[in-house]
Amino acid sequence: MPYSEDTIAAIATPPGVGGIGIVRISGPLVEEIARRIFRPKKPISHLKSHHFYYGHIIHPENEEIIDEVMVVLMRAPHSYTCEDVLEIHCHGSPLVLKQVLELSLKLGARLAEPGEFTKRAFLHGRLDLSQAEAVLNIIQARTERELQFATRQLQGYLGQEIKRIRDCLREFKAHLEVAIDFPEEEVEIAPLDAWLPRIENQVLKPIKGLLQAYSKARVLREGAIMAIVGKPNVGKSSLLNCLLKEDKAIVTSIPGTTRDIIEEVLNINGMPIRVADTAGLRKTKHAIEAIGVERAWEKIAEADIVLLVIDVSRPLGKEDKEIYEKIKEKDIILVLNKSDLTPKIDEKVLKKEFKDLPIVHISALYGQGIEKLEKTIYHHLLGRDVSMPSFIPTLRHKQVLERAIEAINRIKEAMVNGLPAVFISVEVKEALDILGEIVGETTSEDILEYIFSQFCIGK
Ligand SMILES: Nc1nc2c(c(=O)[nH]1)N(C=O)[C@@H](CNc1ccc(C(=O)N[C@@H](CCC(=O)O)C(=O)O)cc1)CN2
Ligand SMILES: Nc1nc2c(ncn2[C@@H]2O[C@H](COP(=O)(O)OP(=O)(O)OP(=O)(O)O)[C@@H](O)[C@H]2O)c(=O)[nH]1
Ligand SMILES: [Mg+2]
Repeated sequence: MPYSEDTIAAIATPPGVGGIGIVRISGPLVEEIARRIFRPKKPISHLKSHHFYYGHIIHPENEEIIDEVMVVLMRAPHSYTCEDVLEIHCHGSPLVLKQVLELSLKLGARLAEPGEFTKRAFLHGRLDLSQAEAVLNIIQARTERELQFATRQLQGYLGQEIKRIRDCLREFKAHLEVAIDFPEEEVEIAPLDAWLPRIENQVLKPIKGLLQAYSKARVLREGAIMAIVGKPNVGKSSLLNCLLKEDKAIVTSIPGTTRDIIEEVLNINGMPIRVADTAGLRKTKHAIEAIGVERAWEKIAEADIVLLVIDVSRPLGKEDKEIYEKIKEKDIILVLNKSDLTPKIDEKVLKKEFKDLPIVHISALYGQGIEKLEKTIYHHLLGRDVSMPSFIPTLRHKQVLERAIEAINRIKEAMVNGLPAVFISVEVKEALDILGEIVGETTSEDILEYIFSQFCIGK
């Protein structure tokens, strides 16, 4: 590892005047630097690891005293970086710290890059990548809650969960390899099936749990995302205007009026909700409308709660059901609009078609039923388990997990279609590698560089 060759140094405390300021040095030259510049008050033969010594930093040539200090040496591998580390605790003067740092540079250390101490801790295996990121999140946390999660992440729970998932995939891969190596033995067919439920329970389920934890945390932090969806002309934009109590979105009797997503923050009993009016969902040849429809689908994917709007003054259409089929995994409230007109839909039919979705009748035109709808939304969001998960992935982890799900779905598909073990094995390797990016085993150099560049110098 090129790392053990370089000795790095940095001021570890914030810039400016303080009570105490610390210079931290890590690498093979540490002991020698300590010997040359630290003069302990009581003579000693050598510095004991993890002991705090009182003394002075002196200039190695003219022996002039630079500062009165305390130092601690932490010998490899029992230190933050797993290398020899020396900390020099000086009086908190920027000038003193600069002089001490320059002394160490003169004696062969080089200036540390941002995050380089933590990067070394990662490269030496003290921390996995998710823990290294936690260190960054601890430093950058703006709220107590963010701090709490970052602290938990530093304990390594996320890494442990990923390890359990990967262990299961590894076991599966080993199993596949047996099947590849001994193709004449037909044993693999039946046992392969037995793996499907294991992949479901031990791989997909925990990954989905992590993704849920992410969205839950986001809801509490930034407010839930609520998408208003349905086929054209059912009154989605009218509903948005009703909820906002202002004429925000254009309403016309022409189907296909809304194209761009219109997003506003709604406040229901103090709960922030990011509500989005979307283009009516239908197949269209119109290029601009088609883009709107595509954006609507993207918003639905992102949404925590969906208001599926249906025009009750018209018979239930095939389109309504098709939309429902596509979004039924989501948390939905069925909004029956235009209830001021003669209804053309039988409630019994609705209950049957839309399983047990909560139903609210409204008239967006006359503002009727809006309070009831707000109450339903509020209780729906509250009623969900809003207790905080014990640990949550970051945005980077979430993106990796989503890619992992795609890979695992390909594994499932390959298995269901009875594809050869060689083929399945390639997909399993892919899933393993993707998940490895969370803990830093398979993370590309670029991403590592990006992550550590966000740190400050000295961390
Ligand atoms: N003064 C100081 N405070 C600090 C740090 C530091 O490096 N120096 N840290 C970071 O910047 C954090 C603490 N992290 C650390 C992690 C490991 C070790 C360490 O020496 N571990 C050894 C010995 C443990 C023991 O005594 O039993 C080991 O695990 O082997 C030190 C600090 C926060 N506070
Ligand atoms: N009678 C009645 N008409 C309504 C009601 N809500 C909306 N409308 C009318 O239905 C038409 C379509 O309303 P919009 O709000 O533009 O419908 P939309 O779903 O946003 O339509 P697109 O953006 O085209 O998908 C307009 O003429 C509205 O005035 C309602 O509750 N009752
Ligand atoms: Mg509209």
